[in-house]
Amino acid sequence: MTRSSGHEPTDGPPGPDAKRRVIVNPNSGAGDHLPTVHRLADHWGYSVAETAAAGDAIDLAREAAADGVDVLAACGGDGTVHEVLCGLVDADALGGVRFGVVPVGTANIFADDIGVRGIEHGFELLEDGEVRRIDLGLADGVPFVKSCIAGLTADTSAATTSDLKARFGPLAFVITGVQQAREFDALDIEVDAVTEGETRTWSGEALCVLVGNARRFAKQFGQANVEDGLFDVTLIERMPAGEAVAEAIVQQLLRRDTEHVTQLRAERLAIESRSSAIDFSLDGEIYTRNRLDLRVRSEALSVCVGTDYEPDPTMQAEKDSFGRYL
Ligand SMILES: Nc1ncnc2c1ncn2[C@@H]1O[C@H](COP(=O)(O)OP(=O)(O)OP(=O)(O)O)[C@@H](O)[C@H]1O
Repeated sequence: MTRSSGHEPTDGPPGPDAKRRVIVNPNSGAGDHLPTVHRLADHWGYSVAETAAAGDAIDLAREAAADGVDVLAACGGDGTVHEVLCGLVDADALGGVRFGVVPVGTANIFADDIGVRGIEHGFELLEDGEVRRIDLGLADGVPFVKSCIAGLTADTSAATTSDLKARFGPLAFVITGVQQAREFDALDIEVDAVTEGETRTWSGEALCVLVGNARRFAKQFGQANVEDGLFDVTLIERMPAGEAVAEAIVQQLLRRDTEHVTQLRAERLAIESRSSAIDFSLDGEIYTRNRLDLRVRSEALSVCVGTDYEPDPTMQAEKDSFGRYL
């Protein structure tokens, strides 16, 4: 499936280099980026591997690892980033690859988090950007960089109004979820969280569980510290809709824990359903499980970042763009 573009480079490094590759989803976003991607790949000396269908980027990443590629970019949206990381983890190749993102998707949340602003910028950073080692979440072995969410569906995100997003940031979709929730939507779960070797257990009916690696969902929302070896976990209990909205607002405005919201940081986490299987969103991809075991692989991913990247942007976080959190 790997294809070199076949064009002669103009200036810059000669050749496509066998060790540098871009995996591109031609259909991401507006679907008009392919000519630009080929031109820049030629310019910087990258081979280009195009996907033809969903799931291909996983195989292409495995193939890149087998070919000994040491600089690999995911060119697409967050779905393509997810697939490329799945392939690299499958091939046990994270250690040998410098990873980068060339954002051309509808949602490019991870690219935003690491300070990559567009196609040209993505290629420039692959060349001379700072390389940081960031944490990777693994959920039953499936990687995620941003978040693992149980209990709120992508529909909730779509239904969240821009007014709510502007007023409440990430909690906007929680509020929408609460408003849409029916009694049987609650998750009957047990959560075991390990922090510094100690296990805390929470059990009961939850509206949602939000596990952030690069995402923070409450207090200082936006990006979480992605180099600390810990997940930021927010657990919201099921409660009557009106009260829940009030809680969320209090949480947001006063920045303190409230009765129905539990927040913790954990290096390991198990979420188990005490009834039917649950839909978990791993960076936006849905996995249905009765139980999910999550752990952080600390500083496992070498990634090219922009100058806007902050490992722990607590202050900057409040200026973050809102609402694209599933
Ligand atoms: N050639 C292809 N044709 C159709 N689907 C593809 C192709 N390549 C990848 N995909 C699928 O498209 C999904 C979305 O891709 P991606 O994240 O790159 O773009 P996007 O425009 O941001 O997408 P989204 O609609 O999810 O926001 C991927 O998860 C992948 O499974």
